[in-house]
Amino acid sequence: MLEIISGSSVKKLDTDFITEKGITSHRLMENAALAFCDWFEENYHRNDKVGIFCGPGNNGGDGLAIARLLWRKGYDIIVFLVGDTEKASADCRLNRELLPDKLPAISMSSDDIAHMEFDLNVVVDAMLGIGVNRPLAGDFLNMVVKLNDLSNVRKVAVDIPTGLPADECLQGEALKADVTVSFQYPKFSLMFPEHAGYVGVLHVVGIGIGNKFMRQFTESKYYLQPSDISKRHLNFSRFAHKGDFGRVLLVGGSYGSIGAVRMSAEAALRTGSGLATCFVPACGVDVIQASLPEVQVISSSGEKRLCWDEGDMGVNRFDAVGIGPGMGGSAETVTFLESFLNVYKGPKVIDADAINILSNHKKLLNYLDKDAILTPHIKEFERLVGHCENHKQRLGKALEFSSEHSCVLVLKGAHTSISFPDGTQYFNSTGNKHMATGGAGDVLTGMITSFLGQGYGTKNAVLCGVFQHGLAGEIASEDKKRGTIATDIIQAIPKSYLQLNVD
Ligand SMILES: NC(=O)C1=CN([C@@H]2O[C@H](COP(=O)(O)OP(=O)(O)OC[C@H]3O[C@@H](n4cnc5c(N)ncnc54)[C@H](O)[C@@H]3O)[C@@H](O)[C@H]2O)[C@@H](O)CC1
Ligand SMILES: Nc1ncnc2c1ncn2[C@@H]1O[C@H](COP(=O)(O)OP(=O)(O)O)[C@@H](O)[C@H]1O
Ligand SMILES: [K+]
Repeated sequence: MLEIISGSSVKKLDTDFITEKGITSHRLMENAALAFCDWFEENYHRNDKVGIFCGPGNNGGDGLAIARLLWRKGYDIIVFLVGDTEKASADCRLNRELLPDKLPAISMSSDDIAHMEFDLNVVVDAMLGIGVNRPLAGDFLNMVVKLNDLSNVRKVAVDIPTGLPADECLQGEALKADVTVSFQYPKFSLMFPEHAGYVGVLHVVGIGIGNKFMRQFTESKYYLQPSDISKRHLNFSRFAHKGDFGRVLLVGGSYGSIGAVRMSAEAALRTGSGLATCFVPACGVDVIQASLPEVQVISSSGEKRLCWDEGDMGVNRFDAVGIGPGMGGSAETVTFLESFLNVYKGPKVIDADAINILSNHKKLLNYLDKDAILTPHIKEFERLVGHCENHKQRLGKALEFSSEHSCVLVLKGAHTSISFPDGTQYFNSTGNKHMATGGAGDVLTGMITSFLGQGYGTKNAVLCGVFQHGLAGEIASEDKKRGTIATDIIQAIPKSYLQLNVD
């Protein structure tokens, strides 16, 4: 787990770290530059023409150190100095002095910025980092606009693209990087979908500040890593029987949308559930039985929509429930959901149409508790909490919602966030754009429900479910790219266990 801390805390973190370790700030900058160069060497050839654009702060200092290190390794480097070098930070100055004499370094005047033609394959952006405190203007703005206009040039941002604030939404312009190599932890604003076009692909490289040290600065925001997930998985004995792996119930479907709940059930089975049962309208029974023989089916008395019959329908015999996929929002279904939530007392995942029903019938929110996990995508979330101006506001409201209703709130998308009532918020690091396909969310519902049924606590179930769902998406899309569909993600779940070394 990587701590995500705010930009304003970094200065203190740096000072405390170098004091505790008895090292210089220059050494820490060198660590950052070395980490960047290791990544760079794996991704770029020595015959690439690399332009390193350096500002006057410590981000620029990183850039100058990177230039020196790559030059020594035989890369074709040219340095462009942007901004007022008179105001350079001490470590930036030092790294400027350490530049080899033969390494070309050009101070860019406003005139140069306007007229210079760049002949480069790779731009390394080290103009401004997390110290940015106002919208870009003047030379920085002009340079960023010019670099953004370059085509056929890969742009790699050091720590964060120039102009992007570490914790806020962008105002004005920023460098549009193809790749961002962020030091130690991803900056909070790199999680916002509004910034996708600036961040590009995100890589995080360690610079030697250990987790234990980082924890002193915790702001209860975390970026999930594979090692956090492997240790949250339960081990099952070789005598385990299907009951140990849990009985789960997937509730949903309506005429024309039976596939949704069927996919949740298949995902639950592929995640390891001992027994999976679907609770669907009568029209869905044959469909599911014919296509998924491992699943049992309970038929609702409603032909096309779920309807609640008398009694408790035996739902409390299940270890966990996933409810909502494809269920629609008819009046009978609203009554059904209310009756279900009233009767069923175990852990549950509430998704899709069930969330929309909660949005339209706020009194049902009273059924939420610590065992409830809501999994809205952005639109479903805004139906629930109202319009949000930007993702930062959404993340704030997700925490508020979770705390107010004592439930877990999973806000889906790239870097899915998971908010807990105690104010902690986790960000996912797996998954990719090829998962933006109908039914991918139903798969997630099945996976989290499965972990709940296998006896995982709510927190472990949701963290393992979200992370492993993204991993399965990555595996599925490796050779299918944008041809990936939701059932491919289900097929890839077993391989996600292999990657995590969980049996
Ligand atoms: N622990 C860490 O995270 C480490 C951070 N390092 C680097 O240090 C960077 C932060 O360095 P700094 O705090 O010096 O910040 P920057 O390098 O971002 O530069 C800040 C300077 O730019 C000025 N400035 C801010 N906004 C501006 C704007 N819109 N136009 C023009 N000038 C502007 C500020 O007044 C200040 O002088 C990080 O992004 C990272 O690259 C590394 O060197 C080592 C360790
Ligand atoms: N660009 C993306 N990067 C990472 N994950 C994504 C991306 N787009 C979608 N996903 C994931 O795919 C799933 C889509 O869910 P959802 O929108 O509910 O789809 P559906 O309603 O069709 O099932 C979510 O888990 C989401 O996090
Ligand atoms: K930068």
